[in-house]
Amino acid sequence: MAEPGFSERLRAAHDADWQAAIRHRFVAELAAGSVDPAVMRRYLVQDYQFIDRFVALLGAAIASADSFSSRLRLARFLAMITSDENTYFVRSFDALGVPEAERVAPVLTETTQAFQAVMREAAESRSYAQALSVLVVAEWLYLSWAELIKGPLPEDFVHAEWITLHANPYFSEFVGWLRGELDRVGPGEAVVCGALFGRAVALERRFFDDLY
Ligand SMILES: Cc1ncc(C[n+]2csc(CCO)c2C)c(N)n1
Repeated sequence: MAEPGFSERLRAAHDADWQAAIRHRFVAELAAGSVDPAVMRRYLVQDYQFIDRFVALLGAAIASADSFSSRLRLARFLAMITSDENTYFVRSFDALGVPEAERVAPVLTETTQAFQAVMREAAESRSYAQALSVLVVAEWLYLSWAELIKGPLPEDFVHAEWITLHANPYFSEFVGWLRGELDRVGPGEAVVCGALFGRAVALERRFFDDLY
C-alpha cells in the first residue's frame, strides 16, 4: 500500500477534532433540515465574515503559488466562489430576514476572530505551503461532512444548497487537487504547516460548537 501523503498524515494527527467536526450535531440537523432558524442565522452571519478572510487567503495563495498552472486553477476556483457562493448567502440572508448591519459588520465571536487571525497569518507568510495548510482544512473538512450525508435533500434551500455546494463532483475534484498541492510543497515546511493545520481543525470544531 502507498504511504499516506502529507495532507493525510496531518489530518490523522488531528483526528479527534476532525471527526467531532464532520459528525457534528449541526451537520446532522442540516441533513434533516431541522436546524433552528436562529442557529442557521448565527452560523451564516459568522461564516460570511469567515469567507471574507478566506477569499483574501485564496488571493495570497494565488500570489505565492509556484507555477502558472496552479495560479490558474486557484483563480478559477476563486471566480466560482465569489459568484455562486455569494448569491447563496445573499438569498439565505433575505430568507432569514438578516438586516444589512449583520451582513456587513456583525459582532464577531472569539472563534471567528481566531479563525481570521490564522488565515491572516497564513496569508502574510507569503508561503504557498502555509496558505495551503489552512485552505485544505477549510475545504476538505467541509467536503468530508457533506459526503457523509445520504438520502434525500431537505426541502428548504437554505439547508439543501449548503449541502450541495460542498457535495458535488467539481468540489471533490478541486479538493483532491488542492491536497495534492499540499502533499507536494508542505513537507518542505512541515512543522509550521502542521501547526497551522492543527489550529484550523480545532477552530472548525469550535465554530460548530459555538452554535449550541
Ligand atoms: C468555518 C468554515 N470553514 C470552512 C468552510 C468551507 N469553505 C469556506 S470557503 C469554501 C470554498 C467554497 O465553497 C469552503 C468550502 C466554511 N464555509 N466555513
